[in-house]
Amino acid sequence: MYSVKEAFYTLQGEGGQAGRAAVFCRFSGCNLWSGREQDRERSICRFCDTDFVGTDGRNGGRFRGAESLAAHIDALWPAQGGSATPLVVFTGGEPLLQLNVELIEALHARRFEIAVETNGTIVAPAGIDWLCVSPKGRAQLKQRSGHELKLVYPQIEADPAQFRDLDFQHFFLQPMDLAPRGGEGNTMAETVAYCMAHPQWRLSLQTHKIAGID
Ligand SMILES: C[S@@+](CC[C@H](N)C(=O)[O-])C[C@H]1O[C@@H](n2cnc3c(N)ncnc32)[C@H](O)[C@@H]1O
Ligand SMILES: Nc1nc2[nH]cc(C(=O)O)c2c(=O)[nH]1
Ligand code: SF4
Ligand SMILES: [Mg+2]
Repeated sequence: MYSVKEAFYTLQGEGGQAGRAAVFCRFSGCNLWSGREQDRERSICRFCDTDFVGTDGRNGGRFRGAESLAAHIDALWPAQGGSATPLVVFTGGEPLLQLNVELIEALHARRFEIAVETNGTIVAPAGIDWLCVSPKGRAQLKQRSGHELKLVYPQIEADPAQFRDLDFQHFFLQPMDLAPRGGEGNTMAETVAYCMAHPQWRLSLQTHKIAGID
């Protein structure tokens, strides 16, 4: 059984695949925060910008098996997709609490490429085409390789230097959006300055927020 908060067709906003059309499948639940505001400040991950509680979002629900969820995702890809390779981005919440080889294979059979956004606390199953790991300062990093490492910056407990020698093709810093905690401040300027001083790191902007899309 898979629990999905929401599923929707949009453009990948972040990281090395930014700008590419994709179906997003947002699984319910996370191992680093309950998702309840009253727990935020004592959780392991405190800056989350996402509602991943329940299955009540757009195209959300409970799916009995891999084939039924794969068909649900496939139906959100445009029929007139032309020659583009369909892409699904599994996110959450923490998608690796639920994503398994069966679901990966069911989507590969439907010609989808599979991207994942994970906090890196759970080792990923085989077969993921684009793995984005986003470490959280208070959590142990178990998935130490992938296609991109995308660190939200700044985090007091997560200096980028801790991650620079890990086995990733791309290293991104993404300015922390302080709005979810009602905060103010300029994480953008700090992030730009770090990338300029340490050119191994590239800037990742949350372009969907700029574009006003999901
Ligand atoms: C909501 S998380 C879900 C996937 C997974 N749990 C994770 O943390 O990678 C998706 C992406 O948004 C990033 N993110 C979450 N809150 C953010 C914030 N306030 N500002 C910038 N990026 C944020 C995460 O680090 C992650 O890269
Ligand atoms: N457009 C868009 N791109 C995204 N990239 C990562 C997201 C996420 O919440 O995991 C996200 C999201 O929520 N929307
Ligand atoms: S690990 Fe990801 S989904 Fe979980 S609270 Fe942090 S940013 Fe949100
Ligand atoms: Mg998001």
